[in-house]
Amino acid sequence: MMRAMSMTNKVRKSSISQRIYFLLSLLLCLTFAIPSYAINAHPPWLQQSFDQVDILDKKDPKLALDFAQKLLAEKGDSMSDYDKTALYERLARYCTYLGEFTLGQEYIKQGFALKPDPASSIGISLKLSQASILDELGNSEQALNLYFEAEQLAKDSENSKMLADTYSYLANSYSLNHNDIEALKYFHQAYLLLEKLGDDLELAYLKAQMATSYSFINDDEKAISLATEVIQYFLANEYYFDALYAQSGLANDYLRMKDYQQAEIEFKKVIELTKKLGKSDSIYTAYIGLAKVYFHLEQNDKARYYYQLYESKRHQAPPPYTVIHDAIFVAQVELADENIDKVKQAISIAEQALTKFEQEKALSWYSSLYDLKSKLAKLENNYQAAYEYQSEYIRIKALYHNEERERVRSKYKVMFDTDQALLQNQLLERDKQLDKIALENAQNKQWLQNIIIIVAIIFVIILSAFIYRQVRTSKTLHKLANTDTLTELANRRFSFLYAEKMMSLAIREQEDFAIVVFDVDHFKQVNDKYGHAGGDIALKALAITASEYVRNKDILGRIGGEEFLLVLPNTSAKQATVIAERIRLAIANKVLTINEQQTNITASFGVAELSATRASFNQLFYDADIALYQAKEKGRNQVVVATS
Ligand SMILES: Nc1nc2c(ncn2[C@@H]2O[C@H](COP(=O)(O)OP(=O)(O)OP(=O)(O)O)[C@@H](O)[C@H]2O)c(=O)[nH]1
Repeated sequence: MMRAMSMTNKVRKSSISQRIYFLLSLLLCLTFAIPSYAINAHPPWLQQSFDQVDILDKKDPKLALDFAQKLLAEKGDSMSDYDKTALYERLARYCTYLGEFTLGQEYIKQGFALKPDPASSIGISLKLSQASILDELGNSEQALNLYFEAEQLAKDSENSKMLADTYSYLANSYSLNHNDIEALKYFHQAYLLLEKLGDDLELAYLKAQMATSYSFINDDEKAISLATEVIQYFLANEYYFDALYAQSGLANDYLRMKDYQQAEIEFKKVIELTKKLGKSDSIYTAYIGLAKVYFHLEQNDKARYYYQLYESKRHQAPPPYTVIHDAIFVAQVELADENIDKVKQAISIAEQALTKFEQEKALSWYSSLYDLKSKLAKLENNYQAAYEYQSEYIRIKALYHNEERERVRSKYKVMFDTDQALLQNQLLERDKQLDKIALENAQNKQWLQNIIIIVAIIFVIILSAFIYRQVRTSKTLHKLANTDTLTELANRRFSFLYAEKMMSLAIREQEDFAIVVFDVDHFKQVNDKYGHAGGDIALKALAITASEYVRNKDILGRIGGEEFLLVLPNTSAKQATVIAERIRLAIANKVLTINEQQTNITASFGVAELSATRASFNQLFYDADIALYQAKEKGRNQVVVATS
C-alpha cells in the first residue's frame, strides 16, 4: 500500500511481508486488549470460552474465528448485550487479522449497535478495531481521527492499559503510512506505559513492532537486536505464531542489509517454524524472500523455483503494490537471463499497476523501472532509448537520494529523541530511588538517634541511682563513723577531731574558744535501780535536753559512758559557764519517766577556755576534766570553771 511507494529500499522489501507485519501488529495490538475484559465479569461458561478462544488465537486466528462464530451462532441469543459486544469485538479482531475486512466491519457495526460505554475498555477496543480496518483499507485519515478519539477516552477514564494499546495502534498506523519517526514516538510512549504495567508478553509484542519500525528507518542494529530478543522470548514461551512473524521480519532485515547468507539462514528458519505450526498461509513470505536471496546470489534457477512456490501460495488477487513489486522482481530475474519477452511482459504489468500511484510518491519504483527499461534497450541495441531511460533513471534516483538524505537525518533525530526519552525516564527512576534511599537513611539515622538518646537516658538514670546510693551509703557510713548510736550525738572520735579543728582555727583567728565536760551524777544508782535499759533512757533524755542549748557552730558529743563534751567556738569561759549552767538546770529540772516511774537526774560540769597556758586541746580538756572532778568533789550538780 502507501508504504511501498517512497523508497527503493522499501521497494526491495517484500510488499507481502509489509502487509503481514501490519496485520501482525494489529493482532498484537488487539491481543493487548484481552486482559482488560477480565475486569468486567462474564458468566463463567463464557469466560471459559473466551479463554479457550484466546488460546486458539495464539495458535491461529482462523481457528479462533471459527470457534467464535460457532459460539455466536449457538449461544448469541442467550447472551447479555455486554457479553455479546465482547464477542463481536473478538470476531472483528480475528477477521482483521485474516484480512476479512468487510466481515470485520460488519461485526464492529453489530458491536456498536449494542451501545457499549464508549469509555469502557470494550468501547475503546471496538473503536481501535474499526480504525485499524480503515487503515488497512487505505483510509488513514479517518483511522487517525478514531485513534485520537480512543486516546482521549483512555486518558479521561485513566485506563493506562487502553492508552498503551491506543499508542501502539497509532504507532502502527504511522508506521504503515511511512512516518516511522512519529511511529517510534508512539511506540516509546506505549513502551513506557507497558513497562509500568509490567507485563513481559505485552512488552515483547511491542518490541516486535518496534523492531519493524526500526528496520524501516534502517536502524539495523536496533531492529536486529529487538527482533532477536523477542524471537527468543516467543520461542521460549511457545508463542510460535508470533515467533514466526518476528522471524520473518528478521530475515527481511538481513535481506535489506544485503547479508544474503544470513538472510538465507533466517528465511529457512521461517519455513521450519511454519511447518512446526502446521500452517502454510504465510510461508510465501519465506519463499519470496529466498527467491530474492538466490537472485542476488546469482542462482536464478533457485530464485525462479522459490518465486513459483511463492506465486502458488500468495493471495490470488494481490493489491497493486504487490503486483508492482513482483513484476519488477520477475523482470530483474528474466533480464539477468536475457529473456527479453518475459522482461517486457513483466515491465508492462508493473507499469499498468503503477498508473495508480503518482510518480513523486513512488520514486523508487519508477527509478527501478527506468533502470530495467534502460538495460532492456541496451540488450536490444537501442542505445538512444537506453541513454534516455538511463538519464530519467538518474534524475529520479537523484530525487530519491534527496529524500533518502532527509530520511537519514530524521532517523538520527528520532534516535536522539527516543534515547533522550528513555534517558529521562531512567533519570527519573534513579531520582526516585535516590529519594527512597535518602528517606531510608534519614529514617535509620532518626532511629539510631532515638536509640542513642534512650540508651543515654537509661545510662544517666542508672548512674544517678548509683551515685545517689553511693552518697547515701557514704552518708550513712559517715554518720555511723561519727555518731553515737544510743544518743545520736557526735561520738568521742568526732567530738575530739572537731574540737581540735575549731581550737586551731580559734588560735589562728585569735578568737575565744571554750569547752564544757559534764558527767551524770551517781549514774550507777540509776542503772542499779532501773536496769541498764532504764539507764539508757535516762542518757537519751539527757542528750535531747542538752541539745536544746547547742548553737549552730557548737557541737555536743558523748565521749564516755555517761560523760559528755560541749565544744563552744567563739565563746569565752564566762559565756560557756552561762551555757553550762542553763544545761545543768534543764537536766536537773527534767522529770524522767523510767519503767513508769518518775525520777530526776543531775550532772556536774567542768569549764575551760583557750588561754596561753592551754595551747593544746589535751591541756584544755585536761583542765576541764579537773574542773569537772572538782564539781563532783564539791557535791555534784554544779559548774566549776578551770582556773587560768
Ligand atoms: N545504762 C548505761 N550505763 C552506763 C553506760 N556507760 C556506762 N554506764 C554506767 O555508768 C556508771 C558509772 O558509774 P561511776 O563511774 O561509778 O560513776 P557514778 O555512779 O555516776 O558516780 P559519780 O560519777 O561519781 O557521780 C557505771 O555503773 C557504768 O556501768 C551506758 O551506756 N548505759
